[in-house]
Amino acid sequence: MEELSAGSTGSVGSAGSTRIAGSTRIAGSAANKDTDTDGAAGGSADSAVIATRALTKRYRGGQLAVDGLDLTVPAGSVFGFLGPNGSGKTTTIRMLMGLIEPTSGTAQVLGRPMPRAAKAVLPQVGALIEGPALYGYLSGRDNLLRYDSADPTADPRTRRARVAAALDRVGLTAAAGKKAKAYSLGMKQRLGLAAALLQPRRLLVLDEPTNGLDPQGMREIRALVRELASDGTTVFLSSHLLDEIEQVCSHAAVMAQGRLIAQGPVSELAAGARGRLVVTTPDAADAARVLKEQGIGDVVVAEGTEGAGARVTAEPPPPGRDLAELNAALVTAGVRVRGFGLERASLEDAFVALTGEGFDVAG
Ligand SMILES: Nc1ncnc2c1ncn2[C@@H]1O[C@H](COP(=O)(O)OP(=O)(O)OP(=O)(O)O)[C@@H](O)[C@H]1O
Repeated sequence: MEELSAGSTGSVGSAGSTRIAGSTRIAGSAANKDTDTDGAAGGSADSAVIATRALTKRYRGGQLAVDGLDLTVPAGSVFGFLGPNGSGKTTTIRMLMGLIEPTSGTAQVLGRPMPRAAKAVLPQVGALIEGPALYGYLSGRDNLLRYDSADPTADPRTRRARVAAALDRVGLTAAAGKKAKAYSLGMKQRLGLAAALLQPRRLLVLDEPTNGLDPQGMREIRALVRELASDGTTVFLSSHLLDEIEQVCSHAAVMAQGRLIAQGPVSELAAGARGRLVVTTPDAADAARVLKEQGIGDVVVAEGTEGAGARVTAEPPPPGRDLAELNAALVTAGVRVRGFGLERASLEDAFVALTGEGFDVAG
């Protein structure tokens, strides 16, 4: 049989490259985010949908891929799992989904231990890991019918309606009759999401869902994720794209070299980093000189800006230093100041501040 995979990361380890987990109907509403009746995850993680303690994975070759991870994903959040390539995101997701055993530490998903409770937990979780496995010679609709019929708990009498609803949810109704091999990468991702959404889910786990997509495909998947989250489903999404996390997520965890660097609401993570002082002026070189004379650090004339709109950025002045005085010093020196102020820190600033390293923001 011909099998297509939209993923670009390929297969690593024994777990195979692709899982679309979850197949049984669950009682109750996915939007019921305040009560976790599945049992407590312990401590402050009571309402957590995912909670790990000292979770560690060392591969057989000796590679320490995940190192003592304490992760808490609140119910109802869109949780961004952020880190550069090789930082341990996929390994963590594989442990959460019960695909590989941790070396040490524990992982709870929906209040139950993984991988021990995988049978009970996975039906409530929709997962899209490294791209969906699709049959290229089947239409999008037939791919979904096939997935649904593999679910022993799915009522065959309502199958067509369920598939139609899932196709509609991801905007593939018009393309439902097309063969999957003729789908764009973005359409394949959406079909994979539709498969994960055939049943109501309490949690969606998406590993790099926009990887390899063009900007339009990225926008579509991000809009879909927001929409799913607005229904109350908790979404756990890994990404190496900072702007993606800022655009889509309410919460984030930042990984680097297998370790958790920070986690919390995105707004708080970004606020932890100091913003930048920004001066907009046609006299960039003079402005940079004056700022340096005033003792301001890390003065940079922003690349790609010139003429009247040139931007000079710098570290914010130390507390107690009056911004108005600094502005006055620029004006007194003859710099034509068109804009002056502090710019809010981005998640990228936070990452750089936390790790002392730059972040690959390509894409
Ligand atoms: N099956 C394996 N055997 C040995 N080492 C592995 C295996 N899978 C991953 N690794 C290593 O573990 C580390 C973490 O990899 P992982 O795939 O979890 O990172 P990631 O953050 O998901 O990266 P990417 O975005 O590139 O997928 C890397 O150094 C990787 O080379």
